[in-house]
Amino acid sequence: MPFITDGEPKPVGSYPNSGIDVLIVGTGLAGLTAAIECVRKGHNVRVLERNDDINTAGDMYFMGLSATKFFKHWPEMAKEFDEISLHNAWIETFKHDGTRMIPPLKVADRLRDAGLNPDTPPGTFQMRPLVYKMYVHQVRRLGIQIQFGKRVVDYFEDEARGKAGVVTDNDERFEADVVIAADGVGSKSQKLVGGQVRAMKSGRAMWRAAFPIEHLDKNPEIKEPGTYAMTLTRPDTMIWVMNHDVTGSEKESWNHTIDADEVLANMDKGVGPSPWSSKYKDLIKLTPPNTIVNFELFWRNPQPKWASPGARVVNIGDAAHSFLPASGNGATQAIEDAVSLASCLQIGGRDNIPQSVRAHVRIRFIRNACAQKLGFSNAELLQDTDWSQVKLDPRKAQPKLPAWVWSHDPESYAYQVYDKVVENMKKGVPFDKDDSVPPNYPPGYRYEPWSIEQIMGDMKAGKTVDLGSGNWD
Ligand SMILES: Cc1cc2nc3c(=O)[nH]c(=O)nc-3n(C[C@H](O)[C@H](O)[C@H](O)COP(=O)(O)OP(=O)(O)OC[C@H]3O[C@@H](n4cnc5c(N)ncnc54)[C@H](O)[C@@H]3O)c2cc1C
Repeated sequence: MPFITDGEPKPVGSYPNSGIDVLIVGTGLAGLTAAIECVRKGHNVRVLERNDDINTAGDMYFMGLSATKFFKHWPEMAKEFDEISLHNAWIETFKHDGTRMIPPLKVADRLRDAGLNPDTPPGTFQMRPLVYKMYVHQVRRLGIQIQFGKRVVDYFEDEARGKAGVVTDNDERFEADVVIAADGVGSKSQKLVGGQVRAMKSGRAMWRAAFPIEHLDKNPEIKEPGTYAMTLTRPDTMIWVMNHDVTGSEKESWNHTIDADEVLANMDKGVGPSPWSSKYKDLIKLTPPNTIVNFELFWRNPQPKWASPGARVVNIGDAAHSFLPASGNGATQAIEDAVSLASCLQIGGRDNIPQSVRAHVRIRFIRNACAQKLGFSNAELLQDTDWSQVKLDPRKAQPKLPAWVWSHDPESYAYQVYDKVVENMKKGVPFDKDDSVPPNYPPGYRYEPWSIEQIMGDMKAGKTVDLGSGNWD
C-alpha cells in the first residue's frame, strides 16, 4: 500500500507534541488541511482514503481569504499559491445570448472601486487541480502518512477507553484518540454522529469542464479571453461552467462526465435560458471527450450535529455541511473547519479532547449556517439575475462577499474564544444565546433555525431571501 512519506517535517510556528493521535478519513481539502495543521499543532496524524490516489480532478472554485490565512505558517505553500494564482486578471460579464452586460474591468480596479485592498482580495478563483497539487506537495514535505485504498464503512467510539475508530470494507480497524470524518457529502459517520439531513433535488444541475487551452486553436475567435459568461481563461487552461435545469443524466459526482453532443442537444431543446449564443455552442463543441461533468445540485438544510455522543468522532467540511458549488464557500469553510479543529485540540490538550471537539463545533456551526444561507442567496442571484437591473447597476450581478466572511482568521479566533466558549458550555448557556463570545458571523445576528423549503417558499411568493437579523454586508 502506498504511503506519502518522503519529506522532512519542519512546520513553521509548530507546537510541541500534544500526544493526541488523530485519524483523518478523506483527502479532500478538509482532510488534507486537517492533516497539515494537526502536524503543526503537535498531533500524531494518520490519514485514510478510499481511492488509490489523491484525486486532483475538478475545475475551479472560489478560495476565500479566510481559508488562506494559515499559509503564513507554510512558506513553501504560500509561494506555490502565489505562483498558481492569477495576477492582473480582469472580468467582464455576458448574458447567455452573448450580450455584454458589464464591460471588462481589472479585478484590482473592481476591488478598489468596492473600497477593498487589491493586495488582499476577499478571495480568488482557483483551479482545483493546481490547489490540490500544492497540498500534495506540502503533505509530502511533512512526510504525512496517507493510506490509500481504505474505504471506511463504519465509525465507532469507546468512551470508557477514550478511543474512536473506523472499520474499512476489508474489515480492517483503525483507532485513535479522535477521528476526523472528512469523507464528504453522505459521510459514513452519520450512523454514529446522527445529524443526517435529507438531500433535496433542486431541479438544477451544472455542466462544467476544464481542458488545455490548445483545444481552442481550431477557432481563434473563441480563444479571445472573456468571450463567455461563466468562464475562467488561464494561460494554459480553459474552464467553463453553465447552470441548467435537470435533464435526467446528471449525478452528484465530480467524476460523472457526458458528451458534448448531449449538452448541445439539450441547449437546442431549450434547457436553461435561450437562445444561447453560438459562441457558447462553439466552445462546447471544442471541449475534448470525457471532460464535461454533469453535476446535479442538491440542497441540504443546516444541521448542528457534527460530533458523536462521546465527541471522539467529528465531521468537518462537506461531511458536516454541504454548499452549492455556485455559492463560493464550500472549500473555504471546509478549510476553516480543519484549522479551527486542529487549534481547539491543541488548546484543550490530550486530557480534554471531547471538550475541545464540542467547543470547535460550537465555534463553527452558526458561522457555517450563515455562510450556507449567504451562499444560497448568492447562487440564486447568479441563476436568476435580473438583467434589466444589471445594465443600470453592475453590483446587482455581484455576489455578496462581506467582511465577516473573508476577514476571519479561524486559528486566531479559536485561541481568542476557546476559554469563554468552554466556560459557557459548562454553565449550560445554549449555543445560540452565547452573547459574551464575539461573533464570527454577521454582527448583530441572532441564530434561528431556517430551512431551504422556507426560503424557496418565499422566493416562489416573489420575496427576496430573508437573511435574518444583523449586518450581513
Ligand atoms: C474529485 C473532486 C472534484 C471536485 N471538483 C470541484 C470543482 O471543480 N469545483 C467545486 O466547487 N468543488 C469541487 N469539488 C468539491 C469540493 O472540493 C468540496 O465541496 C469542498 O472542497 C469540501 O471538501 P471536503 O474535503 O469536505 O470533501 P471532498 O472534497 O468531497 O473530499 C472527501 C474525500 O473523502 C474521500 N472519501 C469519501 N468517502 C470515503 C470513505 N467511505 N472512506 C474513505 N475515504 C472516503 C473521498 O474520496 C474524498 O477524497 C470536488 C470534489 C472532488 C472529490
